[in-house]
Amino acid sequence: MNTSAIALGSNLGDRSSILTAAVESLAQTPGIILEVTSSWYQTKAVGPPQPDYLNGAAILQVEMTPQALLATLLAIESKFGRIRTQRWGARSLDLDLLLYDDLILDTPELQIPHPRMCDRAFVLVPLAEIAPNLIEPISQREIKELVKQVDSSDVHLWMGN
Ligand SMILES: Nc1ncnc2c1ncn2[C@@H]1O[C@H](COP(=O)(O)OP(=O)(O)OP(=O)(O)O)[C@@H](O)[C@H]1O
Ligand SMILES: Nc1nc2c(c(=O)[nH]1)N=C(CO)CN2
Repeated sequence: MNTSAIALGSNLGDRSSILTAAVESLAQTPGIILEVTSSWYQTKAVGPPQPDYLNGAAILQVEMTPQALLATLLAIESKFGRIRTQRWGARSLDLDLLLYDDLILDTPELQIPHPRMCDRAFVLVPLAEIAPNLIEPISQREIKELVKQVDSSDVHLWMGN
């Protein structure tokens, strides 16, 4: 068994239903045990102007390679990621592979840890909620320490609507 952390995001369509459906799909995938899911957080979009995101994180126990896990994430993204809008950059589902045990991997198709995770409050705040003691293997620092380094003022616990 390997421990993996993933990030979830949606800023288009029925965001919370899409994130919940993605989590259910993960939990039903052979070789994946869903250990814990974070709350959802409403976050201001980083990058080009677009609607606010709902973001979250999950910890998985997986019996598959990192490449197979990425393929699973991409398949779930395309299953729920088909809602379109004129607005550039918006997406109904984005799944990122953040961590896979203490693996460091840098290949064209897959980088682990996710290369931008340490800069992103919308990743670190949900991850710190569920796995504060997990270690990011490049910095060798705990998530609860990394989250203190980023500006979390645009990340708010989402209460539903
Ligand atoms: N750790 C990773 N998690 C998810 N995708 C990855 C990872 N490393 C490399 N990739 C590649 O990146 C592609 C995802 O690109 P995508 O358009 O979703 O990026 P993005 O979500 O817009 O930006 P970002 O990667 O900054 O979150 C995937 O097809 C995959 O091949
Ligand atoms: N707040 C927020 N901003 C983003 C996000 C995201 O998930 N949340 N994802 C992006 C592309 O991966 C770009 N910008």
